[in-house]
Amino acid sequence: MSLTASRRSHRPQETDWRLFLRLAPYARRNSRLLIWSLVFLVPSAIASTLQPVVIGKAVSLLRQEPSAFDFPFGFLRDFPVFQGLTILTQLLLLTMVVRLALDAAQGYLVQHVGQRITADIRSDLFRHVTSLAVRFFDRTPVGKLITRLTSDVEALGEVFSTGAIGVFSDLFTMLVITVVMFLTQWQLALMLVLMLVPVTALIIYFQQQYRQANYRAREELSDLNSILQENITGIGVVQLFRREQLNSDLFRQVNQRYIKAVDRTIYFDSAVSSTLEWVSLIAIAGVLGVGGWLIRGNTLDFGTLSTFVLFAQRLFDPLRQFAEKFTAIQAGFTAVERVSEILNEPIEIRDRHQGNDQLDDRAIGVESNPNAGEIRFEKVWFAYKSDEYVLQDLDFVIHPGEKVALVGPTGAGKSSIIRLLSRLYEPTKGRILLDGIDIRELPQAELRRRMAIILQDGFLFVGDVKSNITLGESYSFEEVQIAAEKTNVARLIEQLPQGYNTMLRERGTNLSGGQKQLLAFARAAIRDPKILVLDEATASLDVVTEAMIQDALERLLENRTAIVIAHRLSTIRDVDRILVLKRGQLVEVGSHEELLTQGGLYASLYRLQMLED
Ligand SMILES: Nc1ncnc2c1ncn2[C@@H]1O[C@H](COP(=O)(O)OP(=O)(O)OP(=O)(O)O)[C@@H](O)[C@H]1O
Repeated sequence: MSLTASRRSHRPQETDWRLFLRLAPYARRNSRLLIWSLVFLVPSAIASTLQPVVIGKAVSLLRQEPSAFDFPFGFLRDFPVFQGLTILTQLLLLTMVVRLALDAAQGYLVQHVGQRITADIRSDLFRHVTSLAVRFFDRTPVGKLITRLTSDVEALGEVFSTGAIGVFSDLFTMLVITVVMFLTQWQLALMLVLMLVPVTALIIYFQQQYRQANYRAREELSDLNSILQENITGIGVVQLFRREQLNSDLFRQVNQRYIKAVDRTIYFDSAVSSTLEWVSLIAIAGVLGVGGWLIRGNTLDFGTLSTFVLFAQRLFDPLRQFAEKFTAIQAGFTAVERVSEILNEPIEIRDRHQGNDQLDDRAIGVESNPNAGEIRFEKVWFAYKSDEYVLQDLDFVIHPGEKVALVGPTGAGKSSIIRLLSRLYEPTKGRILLDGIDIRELPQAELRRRMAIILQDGFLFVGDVKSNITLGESYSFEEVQIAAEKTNVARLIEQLPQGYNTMLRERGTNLSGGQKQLLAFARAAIRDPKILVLDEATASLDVVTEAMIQDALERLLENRTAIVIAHRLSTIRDVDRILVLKRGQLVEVGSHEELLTQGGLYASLYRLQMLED
């Protein structure tokens, strides 16, 4: 199910069991630690069950009841009462020490594993999200994704950090207690176990309600984060158009919806806690009532009754604790569900021949093909939304070394051609060939190596100038300098406070638009691609800067195939060929002069611009 489709009406689809299985591969990676924590469970549960038994025996011993010497306490017969009591006290102390030590060790191990699992899931999610096709991001607001990557994963982490995962040890303890109860006195045991049934049913009901409420609350939180993210990213426009008040009102509305949804989760959470609180008291009352009746009929002694009062408390104790952990567990399930939705999102664009090295030295080798750099569109159709074709039946060849400009009115499909060529999207019909190879057959790394794209808005990462040029690849400092010099950016970089080591801020706000663009040129130059694509790349440069890099650009384009998109037609007069697009169709092809004499769309666009100048 797509993220956007899973709106408010959503009811959790996957069963808890399937969600649980989702975690299995992660648990397997930490199996050794998990097994240890399970091993600790056994002695801890046994010690926990022994405590009521030992206390009951002490009461029986004091009252000299025969059950004081039941199996395995027959040895007490050999001791005077007070010595027997001392032995029982020491035994009780031992069970306490065992529980304390093991519970602590187990709690540590489980939380440790939990944090590792959460970290693994967070990394997998990040890797998966960054591999998803651009199409996915078109339909998913960034705020929603951030919510899933941060607070949803965090909610999953809390299942472990609040000790909620300890519910397993609680269940195990309940099981051991039940077995020992039946071995001791079956009527009281049966009564307590029967009480568990309606309580469990009630808990399951509340749990389902809580899950839905929680899912809804998470959705609202996503919306809240989307608005937040949009407003922070667009803060300039928000303030310039005085949208502060309007946007605050919108935010308040979503905020209200969010707290309403959270209210519902609190309601169900409290319902579970209070139900369990009084049920445990009723259980004790039940044991006293039935037990008293059995004592009167001489089928029960005081020692066993004391044991059962403690059992009643201990049996419901795990359930009570479960109520406390309930919120974290349910929020954890919701988190796994929401995280799974993203992990289940298929990676549309992936390498076909992963791991098949042979293909590609033969088929790809740029070096072995001196004429590399040919681009061929074969009957390419493309739609962002089904059946709304923004590119129609494009069929053209760009020869190696040729410089071609794409021209056309706004929305004609120029950028879409570039997005297809760089495989950010795939054609709906037809194919695109690079040196005779379908680009879907090329590993993406190879495609990127062959082709560099400079967009209008040069995006910068947090880091220094150098790393913004290398982008994590192992170029030497000399290579960085040469690339900067080739593109006439070196002087500008040297003027920065720490030259190549100057730290750039997020989204490059300490550089001007033009300066960012110049760095993008250096970034392309260092990669030495056979094909260079410029999408309105010089639009944000002033005339002086543009002139400065114009000759650098000419040198950069030498011996390379180039595709240039420019609205200012004066900048593309010298290209070899111009492809003119109109509503996704190729309507004219030719050199500047040829197209002018043809007197078609290009000629009229050009004349209009000349008039403006
Ligand atoms: N992500 C998208 N989702 C849906 N439709 C899109 C998307 N991007 C572009 N379009 C549509 O595709 C068509 C072509 O857009 P494209 O960006 O390729 O045009 P362009 O020629 O580059 O325009 P411009 O000169 O204004 O940059 C437009 O009608 C646009 O509305």
